[in-house]
Amino acid sequence: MVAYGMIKTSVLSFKVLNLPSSKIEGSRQFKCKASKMELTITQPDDWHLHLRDGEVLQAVVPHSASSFGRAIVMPNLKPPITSTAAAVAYRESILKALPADSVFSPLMTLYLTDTTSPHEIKLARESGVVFAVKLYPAGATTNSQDGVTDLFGKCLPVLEEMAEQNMPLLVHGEVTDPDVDVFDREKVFIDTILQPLIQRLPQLKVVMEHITTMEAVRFVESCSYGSVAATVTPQHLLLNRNALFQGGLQPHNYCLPVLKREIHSFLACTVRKAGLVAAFYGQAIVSAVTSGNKKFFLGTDSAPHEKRRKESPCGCAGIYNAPVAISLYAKVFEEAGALDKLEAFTSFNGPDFYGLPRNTSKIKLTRTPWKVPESFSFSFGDIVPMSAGETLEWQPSSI
Ligand SMILES: NC(=O)N[C@@H](CC(=O)O)C(=O)O
Ligand SMILES: [Zn+2]
Ligand SMILES: [Zn+2]
Repeated sequence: MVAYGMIKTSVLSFKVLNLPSSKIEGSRQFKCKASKMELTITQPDDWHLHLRDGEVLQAVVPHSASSFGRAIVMPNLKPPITSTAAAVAYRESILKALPADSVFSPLMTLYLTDTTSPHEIKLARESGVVFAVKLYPAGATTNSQDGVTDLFGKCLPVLEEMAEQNMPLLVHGEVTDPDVDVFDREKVFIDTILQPLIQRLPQLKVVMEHITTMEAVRFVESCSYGSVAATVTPQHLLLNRNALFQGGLQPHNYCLPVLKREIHSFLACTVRKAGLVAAFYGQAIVSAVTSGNKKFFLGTDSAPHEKRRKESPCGCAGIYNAPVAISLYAKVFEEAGALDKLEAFTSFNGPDFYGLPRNTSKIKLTRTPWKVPESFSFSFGDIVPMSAGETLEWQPSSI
């Protein structure tokens, strides 16, 4: 709670959480049955995950595999995964790195470049292991230097083939123009790239990854179901940009797209809880995901970087949240009084959009306060997770 000092309204929820369960049942904040001490939900999937490779892959994959059934694995390695052959090989190394009893299934992606060919999309589809193609505007984020420099000028034939093959385009939705303020880059991307793209290729399935603004929420809501969807991270639901500067520069809260103003994330929830659903606020991220809208689903964007690379004079972007993600999503839904909508967000909306079967296994979430480690130590160095050192309420376990 202290580290989330910017989330003013959570004080109310925490008071209620400390009451005996009989009181919790009747509480106004928790209108759904899940105000109980325990919840059983279908095994969640992570529709946006960075696993890296080599020793980092070995270190981090158990965290994702213990919470998620499947994950869309991002291709921004060094060098990036630009071919189906590379995606197949990367998948093999992920499977090898899994704990012995794990049934976690990595869903691979290709990294779109100016020179990706339509033929590569056919190969990707035929492989049966590639499920999407990722657009990184060149220079927009970590390892995006080989990304696309001119989507409409260089990639139209490949996008047409993707529409033909029903292969979704996943977008890091930010322009890279240095003249555009870093906080406006998502909004400008929607206006100048996404909107024209879906007009030109309405059959193309698009996922706006890690949305951060009410403009993105409005855009996704305005598109037809099945064509455009969005993933949402725990950090963009729980933190606002004050978290970057609270008590000094906070490199572990730095990710891209950068955290935005309160109004884009949590205030919407406050207003909704107070029963004052203003159209303006009602569009923002917490309201969107907790409303039950099927176009929004779980994508952690868990992005491990070594502690020393985050805490450096030029700290890199990315938040490692795999070990805490499920607990944090549960916290968001609980505080919004919408735990009954959690399962659709974590476990139904993603596979439904991708046309994949929902998981059949279940997990249990128990209200068992647990302390998040300050960091995880590996032979190559430490990785600091999101919410390091904090106590979280919900603990997931498999059944
Ligand atoms: N989100 C981030 O800040 N970083 C991601 C890349 C990305 O998803 O944009 C990474 O790979 O580290
Ligand atoms: Zn991104
Ligand atoms: Zn990412």
